Amino acid sequence: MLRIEALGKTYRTGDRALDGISLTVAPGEVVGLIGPSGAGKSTLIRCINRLVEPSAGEILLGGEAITAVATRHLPAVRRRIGMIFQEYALVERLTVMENVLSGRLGYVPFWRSFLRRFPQRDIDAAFALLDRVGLAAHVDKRADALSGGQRQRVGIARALAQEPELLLVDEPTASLDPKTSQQIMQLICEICAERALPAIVNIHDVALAQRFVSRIVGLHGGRVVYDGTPDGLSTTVLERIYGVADWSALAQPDGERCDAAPAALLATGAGL
Ligand SMILES: Nc1ncnc2c1ncn2[C@@H]1O[C@H](COP(=O)(O)OP(=O)(O)OP(=O)(O)O)[C@@H](O)[C@H]1O
Repeated sequence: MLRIEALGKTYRTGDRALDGISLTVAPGEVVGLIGPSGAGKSTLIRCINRLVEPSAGEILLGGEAITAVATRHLPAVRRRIGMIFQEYALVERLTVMENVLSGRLGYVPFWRSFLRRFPQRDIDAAFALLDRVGLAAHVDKRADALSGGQRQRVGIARALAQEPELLLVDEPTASLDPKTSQQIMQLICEICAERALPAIVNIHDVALAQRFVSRIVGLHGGRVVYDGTPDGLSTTVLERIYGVADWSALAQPDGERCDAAPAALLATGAGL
């Protein structure tokens, strides 16, 4: 369980990126985080893993205030948080299996990782994870020989190898084609349900988020302006999140206003 209470972040430049964010994400729940550029989505994700220090508020993971953890204990906190990235962040010259095992690096003594000697239990678990994400036949391939979708599957397996209590997912499909994007979103949602993992997915594609996640949080100007089901994303709500002009442009790339509710169109999968 993740609980965020009155989280605020003002950068040294004076930019107020987050302003009183309160959210609870239950086990197995996948939250799609949407909002225009500059709304504070990345800052929120970065505050949760303490890559950015919040200016106010509290973040609790499994009941522990991770905002209060001393810097020297941050590696232990980050081990509890699995990250999945837009550009996968794999080590290209290593195999699929080695990339997944790198998710265990925080757990094995340095000499073991240096010699690449992981306990058999970790290797067995990595095989099981690769099987789950559909890569059982590719364990010995180098990462640079994989397609984008396969790379993201490795990224998912590596995050799970950490045995995290929370998944933070940053634009997981931004580099993928529409069909692969759907498969990856489906996989993330299924895995979170199976493992009762809470997750926050920072996602630009509103239609994709609507289609796969059960809850959407919309940010605007560092505040939560929508927190509800995908069905509740009416045109009015989307205009509140993105601003009237920006949402019209997003819904109608040629800039013309559409009278039909764009969200309803998008919910049908049109445009995917
Ligand atoms: N390191 C930083 N220093 C100063 N201001 C920052 C920094 N990072 C972000 N900001 C500001 O904080 C606000 C929120 O930015 P953030 O990157 O969190 O938004 P975002 O919703 O993730 O945007 P995008 O979708 O474009 O990535 C913006 O006004 C941005 O300019």
